[in-house]
Amino acid sequence: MTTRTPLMAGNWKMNLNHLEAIAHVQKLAFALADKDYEAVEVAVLPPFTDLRSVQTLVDGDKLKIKYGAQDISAHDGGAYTGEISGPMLAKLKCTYVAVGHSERRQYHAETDEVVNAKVKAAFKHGITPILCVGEELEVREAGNHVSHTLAQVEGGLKDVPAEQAESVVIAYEPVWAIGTGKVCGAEDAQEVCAAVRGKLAELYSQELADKVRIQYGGSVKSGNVAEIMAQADIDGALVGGASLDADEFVKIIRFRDQ
Ligand SMILES: O=C[C@H](O)COP(=O)(O)O
Repeated sequence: MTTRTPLMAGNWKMNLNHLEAIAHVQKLAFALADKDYEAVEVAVLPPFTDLRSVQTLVDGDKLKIKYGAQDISAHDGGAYTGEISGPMLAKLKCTYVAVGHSERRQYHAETDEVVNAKVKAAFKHGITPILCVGEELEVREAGNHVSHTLAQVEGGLKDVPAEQAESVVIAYEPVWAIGTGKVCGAEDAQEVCAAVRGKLAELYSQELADKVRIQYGGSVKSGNVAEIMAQADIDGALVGGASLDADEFVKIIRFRDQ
């Protein structure tokens, strides 16, 4: 049986400047013990402007916290004002990058084609994409949440070879549960995450599907994380608002104590 190490990732979104980032990561590092890192992989996804500071802190203090970016350009370089490339993120030793977050899809019109190009850019530069998928409220109300989410998985992984896909992280984030305080019921989240694993088995193989970590994201807090993590196909959480409070994020990382 495959054992998947849970991944607890804090997506800071557009919060915390580079000085606040240093203080925040120091607080996390001080609170976390070796046994936490043995049980769970911990990552933070700060804004681009914080990454160099976080890298310096993690390297200098030999911290076990991983870090990554919230977006990546599909292009390696050139006249793309405002974008940040895979080579730049690789140089900063980013382990992860979120791709296709619903806020990128919604506010920056990212299509599955764009998301797919970004997934490929991440793999090309040795960065693990956290491919974000999930339905809007009207899609769930119409009962199409599973097919909608699976189409995003398929679109995001189009032509991605198995050698790369086996290390992808998928984050299932129902859009209506993000930042709203409305957490998706654990069994409802499990329904979609199980279907995502089934889709990976169909696209690749059951063996590959069993290796891939599938996170849930959307109003995760210390009070609801244990129930979510108890689900068979949920292997971590992509945490937004609650990851900005170091004490709360540590409690989420220690979900087994809740
Ligand atoms: O990337 C994180 C998700 O968008 C969830 O955000 P939230 O925990 O603030 O609901």
